[in-house]
Amino acid sequence: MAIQSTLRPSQERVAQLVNAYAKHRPLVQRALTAAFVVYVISTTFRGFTAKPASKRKGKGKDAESSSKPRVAVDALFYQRLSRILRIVIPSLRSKEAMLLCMHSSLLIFRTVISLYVAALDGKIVASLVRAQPVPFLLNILRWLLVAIPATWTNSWLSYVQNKLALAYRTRLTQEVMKQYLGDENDPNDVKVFYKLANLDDRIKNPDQMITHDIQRFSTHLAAIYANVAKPVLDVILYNYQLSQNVGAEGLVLLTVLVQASAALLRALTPPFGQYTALSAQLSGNFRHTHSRLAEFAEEIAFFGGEETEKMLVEREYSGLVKHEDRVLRRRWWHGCVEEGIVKWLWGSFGLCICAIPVFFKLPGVAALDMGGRTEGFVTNRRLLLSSSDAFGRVMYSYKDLQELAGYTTRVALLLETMEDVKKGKFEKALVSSASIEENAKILKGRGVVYESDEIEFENVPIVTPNGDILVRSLSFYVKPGQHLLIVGPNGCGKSSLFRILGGLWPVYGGIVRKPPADQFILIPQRPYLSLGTLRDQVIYPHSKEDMERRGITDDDLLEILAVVQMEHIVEREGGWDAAREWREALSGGDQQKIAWARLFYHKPKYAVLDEATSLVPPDMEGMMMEHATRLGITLLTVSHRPSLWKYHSMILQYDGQGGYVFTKLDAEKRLALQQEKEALDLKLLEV
Ligand SMILES: Nc1ncnc2c1ncn2[C@@H]1O[C@H](COP(=O)(O)OP(=O)(O)OP(=O)(O)O)[C@@H](O)[C@H]1O
Repeated sequence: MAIQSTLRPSQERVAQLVNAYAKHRPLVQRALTAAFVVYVISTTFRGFTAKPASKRKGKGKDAESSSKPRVAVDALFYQRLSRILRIVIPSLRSKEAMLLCMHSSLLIFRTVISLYVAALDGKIVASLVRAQPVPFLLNILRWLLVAIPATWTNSWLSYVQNKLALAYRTRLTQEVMKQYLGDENDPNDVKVFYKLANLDDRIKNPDQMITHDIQRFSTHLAAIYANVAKPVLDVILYNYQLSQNVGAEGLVLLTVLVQASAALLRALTPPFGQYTALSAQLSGNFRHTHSRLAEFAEEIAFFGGEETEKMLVEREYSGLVKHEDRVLRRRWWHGCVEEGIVKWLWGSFGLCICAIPVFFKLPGVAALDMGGRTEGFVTNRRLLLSSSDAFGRVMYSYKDLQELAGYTTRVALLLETMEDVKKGKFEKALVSSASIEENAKILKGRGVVYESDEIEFENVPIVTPNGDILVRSLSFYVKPGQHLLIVGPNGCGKSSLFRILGGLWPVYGGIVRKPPADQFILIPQRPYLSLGTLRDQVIYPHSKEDMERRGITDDDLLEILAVVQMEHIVEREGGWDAAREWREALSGGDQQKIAWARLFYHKPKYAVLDEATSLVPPDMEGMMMEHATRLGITLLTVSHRPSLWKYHSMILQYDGQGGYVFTKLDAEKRLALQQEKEALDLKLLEV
């Protein structure tokens, strides 16, 4: 009796509580659903703003990873991404913003269709269970009708996503090219493409970054929107619908279970972003080795260097394959764990949730017949499948996001390095002598450059990009008409002088006075021949339109070619518009003569000749020098040939030990002395 009397009040209390709960259930449901929405959004956001792995680990790891570009889905990634986003979506009225808007509308429309299809599916099965042919046929008709917008939406989605990727790529490529090759309207033409390769160590293969990494980045960025925004929206919408059917309590339980297993999965996910960045870098190196092989095929073939080249190519390839292999293995086991959790574990949770309205009577919900229960089960199951698929995609999108982080790092590295290079900030390994106090002082300094009609160096140090000081303080001048001969041993800094003059290397001290870059033309030993027609080779870098604007015709060009005795090649190669790989079509000497023809076409104030006549016969060389002088071009010549002395009035002679002499050149006297010296040397040998 005593036990009965203690049980009854507690049972009554439970019954009271259940009644109170049933009364306030709609309110509780609403609160739970709202909490769920907030939770999904905040966990997704937190998932995407995870701390970088290096921060969680010890200090030693930090130090090790600091040499590599950091790849993590962290604040730095979002900062870089938002910077790139401003480039690819410049304004809300841009084509890209319109495409993105269209993409979002299509994504929402697809979810709405899926919700409708889930309900329709339930109705079709319910009419089957109830054996009602008319509603069944009507629902089948609805099914067929909804297929029209559903298929239309899917096709449009993939079309718009690809268009978006292409639009991003175009914007980014245009921006990079503007910085890389300079802007026509930019008065400070800083030759980033040269400095990136020669004065900075950070980027090994810009070609790979511009052609491949930007494309991969754009594709990932276009897809990430569909992979993140859409699944988050889907999770919310499907679960909202589900909570209406099975009760928000079940949904909360499901969320707790799913989140716990998702956290486990996330902890097990390897750093795929880092792998992507490394993979891009390694395949860039591999491609670079192959392009060098193709570029220097002739030299390698003559040397018989196939074995060495094979070894180099194989070394790069095996590095790449080893890395890809490791990534594949990690992807394999990660894929197993991922599918096990996302598909199978969550699937079983889902089935349990679907069973709630069948086994338990939810307060405030009327009892259902068999058809109603079947309809509810089929609809809920479909919603659950879609929801778990969407949640799975949120999980996968973390992986996508990591890959995007990998490409973002590469693209951002390119943009940031170009920006630094533009500002004159370089990162390059320096020679050991650069740290000596006296040298370090020179390296820290900067000189000034003035525009002038003449060329003058006043106490300018000649310093290589890796901090090697070739000459501490160089002073010389070149006045118009006073041709300068530059001589000295190999590697003493003769060509480096031209690099400073052309603005390619920084001026570390003193004063440089020089005319603007368009008043110089350089003819190196192996002249550059562009892709294009024969005419393009002579007028490079002008276009045909530029040439016509200058009032020059093809006949004038023929006359110029006649000066270098090359007029016959116009007919031989099939006219001015013939296009070839000119580096292979012309011999070394012919290439030099074309470069001289180019000089005569442009008629600049100054010409820089770096062993520019080494491959042409001496009589031709004399004719070309005299013609240049007649055109009023002042020559700065590097040559070891005494036959050229007589065309110059000044000489700058390096001693190869950091010293130099700058003086008037008396060619006859120098030649006589040289002959006397050779005779004495011969006599000495005889003795
Ligand atoms: N991009 C670069 N980065 C680092 N060092 C460089 C670079 N270009 C040239 N150097 C170095 O600068 C030094 C001088 O080179 P430079 O081309 O001026 O020699 P040079 O006097 O013209 O020799 P040569 O007569 O053999 O052509 C060399 O030691 C060379 O290794």
